[in-house]
Amino acid sequence: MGFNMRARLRAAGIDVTGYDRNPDVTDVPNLAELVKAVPSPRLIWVMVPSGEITNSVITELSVLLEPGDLLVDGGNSRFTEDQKHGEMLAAKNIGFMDVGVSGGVWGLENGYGLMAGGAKEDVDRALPVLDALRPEGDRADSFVHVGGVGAGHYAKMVHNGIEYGLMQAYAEGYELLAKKEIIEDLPGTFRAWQKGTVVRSWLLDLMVKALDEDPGLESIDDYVEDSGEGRWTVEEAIANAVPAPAITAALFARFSSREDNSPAMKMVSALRHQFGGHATKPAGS
Ligand SMILES: NC(=O)c1ccc[n+]([C@@H]2O[C@H](COP(=O)([O-])OP(=O)(O)OC[C@H]3O[C@@H](n4cnc5c(N)ncnc54)[C@H](O)[C@@H]3O)[C@@H](O)[C@H]2O)c1
Ligand SMILES: O=C(O)[C@H](O)[C@@H](O)[C@H](O)[C@H](O)COP(=O)(O)O
Repeated sequence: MGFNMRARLRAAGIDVTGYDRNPDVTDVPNLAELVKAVPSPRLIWVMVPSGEITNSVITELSVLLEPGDLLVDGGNSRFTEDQKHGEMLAAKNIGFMDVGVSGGVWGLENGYGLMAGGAKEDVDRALPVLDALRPEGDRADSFVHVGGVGAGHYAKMVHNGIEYGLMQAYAEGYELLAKKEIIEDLPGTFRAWQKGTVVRSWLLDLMVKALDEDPGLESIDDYVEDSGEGRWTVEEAIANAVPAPAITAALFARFSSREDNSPAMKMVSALRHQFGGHATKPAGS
């Protein structure tokens, strides 16, 4: 993401120096050299894996940066991390913004959807960078200043929760079509939903693309990872008593995808046998 964002910013005429621990893609050998290479007041955009890595990069930068600099966390950090980072930097008169970024590998060409949290003066200062990253057109169609520190990542978390639910619904529709003999043209069905239907969307377009590339999805295992946003969305749903059955089911479906031999389902089968004498399927058959 950071690599592509650097390219998009440079294409817009913005001077960017990038640091990555991977020597093949970095402009400078370490964070100290990055800070030396950028004239103050600096805008530093952090785009690394969330959690411990983001935390250690921001902590190291808090020592290296100077008063008047501005740090943006554009990764998928949990919103609860932002307050801590904002306060640590504010103690040194360094500004902090959290910006949820959406668009994946397509953002380089298409631009990124952006949702910012932080003070208005910091957002105003970052606007040239935000404008270069987002798609062309009306700012309000691809950028929002959601609120104070943490609001950008909260909005991105909910965006990703929705992403889980949408993907799961499309995927279940795919299986329903794939299992039915009367459906003679499955890819054609999705293709024909791309224009005019109620369920047309970019995710649907990507589903058509995935089936073009691999009609039976033969090359892909049925194992799905998650990197936190779905879990945090469900935790927020519980904390605020918001019913979120679709997003929760989508998250749990990913957990199920990782089990070859589910202990819970073995137990359901064992209990049916215990109380009803129902047949169980022998292991390995
Ligand atoms: N991939 C996406 O579609 C997407 C979209 C929006 C947001 N995000 C978020 O953006 C962030 C980056 O995502 P990504 O997909 O580019 O991840 P990635 O793992 O592909 O790339 C992360 C980069 O950070 C570098 N890195 C790791 N530790 C480092 C350190 N300590 N110092 C310097 N560089 C370090 C790695 O070498 C790598 O080049 C994550 O927080 C992710 O959740 C990803
Ligand atoms: O809006 C986006 O561009 C995506 O949501 C992006 O942020 C990324 O692909 C997710 O981090 C995947 O999240 P999971 O690993 O939880 O599916």
